[in-house]
Amino acid sequence: MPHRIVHMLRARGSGRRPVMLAIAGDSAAGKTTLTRGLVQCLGEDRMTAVCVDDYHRYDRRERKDKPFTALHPDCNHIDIMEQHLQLLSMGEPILKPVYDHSTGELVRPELVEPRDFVIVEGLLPLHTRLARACFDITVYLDPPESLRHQWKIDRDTNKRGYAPEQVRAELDRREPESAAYIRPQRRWADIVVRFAPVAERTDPPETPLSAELLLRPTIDHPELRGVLDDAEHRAMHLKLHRDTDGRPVDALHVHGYVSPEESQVVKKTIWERLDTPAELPDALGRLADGAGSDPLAITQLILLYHLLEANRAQAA
Ligand SMILES: Nc1ncnc2c1ncn2[C@@H]1O[C@H](COP(=O)(O)OP(=O)(O)O)[C@@H](O)[C@H]1O
Ligand SMILES: O=C(COP(=O)(O)O)[C@H](O)[C@H](O)COP(=O)(O)O
Repeated sequence: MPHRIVHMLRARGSGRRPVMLAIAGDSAAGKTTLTRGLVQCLGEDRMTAVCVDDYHRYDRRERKDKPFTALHPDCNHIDIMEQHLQLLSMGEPILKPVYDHSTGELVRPELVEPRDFVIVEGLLPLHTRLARACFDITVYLDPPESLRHQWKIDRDTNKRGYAPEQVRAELDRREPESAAYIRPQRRWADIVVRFAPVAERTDPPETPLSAELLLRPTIDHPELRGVLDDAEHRAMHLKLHRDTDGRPVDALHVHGYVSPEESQVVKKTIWERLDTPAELPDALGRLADGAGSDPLAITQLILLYHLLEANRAQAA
């Protein structure tokens, strides 16, 4: 059982090994946005980010003649991804393939040396049991499909040279493979994150999206007393939800509509609990267009909590 061996080696391994965080989700679900802020907060000398879409087996031109899309496991070197995840999780370097999203070509591989923390983001990082065994913390980004489609159309037309109708046609073509291979990974996440407007509100259009974080009991979550909803704190509250398997699960609601001052109290309180000497970093909550989102910043702070805790637990 290779996944058991990976668990065992990582638990017992002598010396330090990186803390491994997976961020899975469909195209334009917000993986890069979430990852970028985390790397900027901890710094590239402490954190390595890897995108597993670099393991595409075919370039864009070759893919045109295939009966499947980039989402299909057969369209990716999943076995090599698994090997590389095992190496990274043991603190070993890899020579990673590189897929260039601007040209659609596979280009010269690059040397990746894991730092204290490794973020692995992409379409299929949680697809196999062996890959999942390599992670300390797993996240699935789950925006409503209508929002994700809009994000993909905006980004791929502005940054990747596609026409809107091409992106829409590609989304349609990918849908069966999203359902078969991408969305099932939600089940394996310790935290499921959904950025979305709050349904029953009519906030002005520039209001940042709120976030809902499903905090599954597969890892220990931070003690949030003191920053949860009460007369003074409207920025976030905990609710009890039913998970997809019917079990009760905590859902943390982070509100995008509260004032920046109210969110700042929450951000500062969580940041101080992380026990880091530096000031609250500006990089938190930064979107691609430079705008800010406090729910994104708070989500990143919760992930930083998990990363630093896992690192501390290893050192102990
Ligand atoms: N939390 C968020 N709030 C608002 N917009 C977001 C958020 N996350 C992502 N986006 C938008 O979605 C687009 C796609 O996000 P990106 O991080 O590139 O996705 P992925 O890496 O999953 O493909 C971004 O260009 C950005 O405009
Ligand atoms: O779905 C994705 C993943 O990237 P992201 O999550 O950043 O969208 C890309 O569309 C494929 O990797 C290849 O796409 P293309 O053929 O467009 O190069």
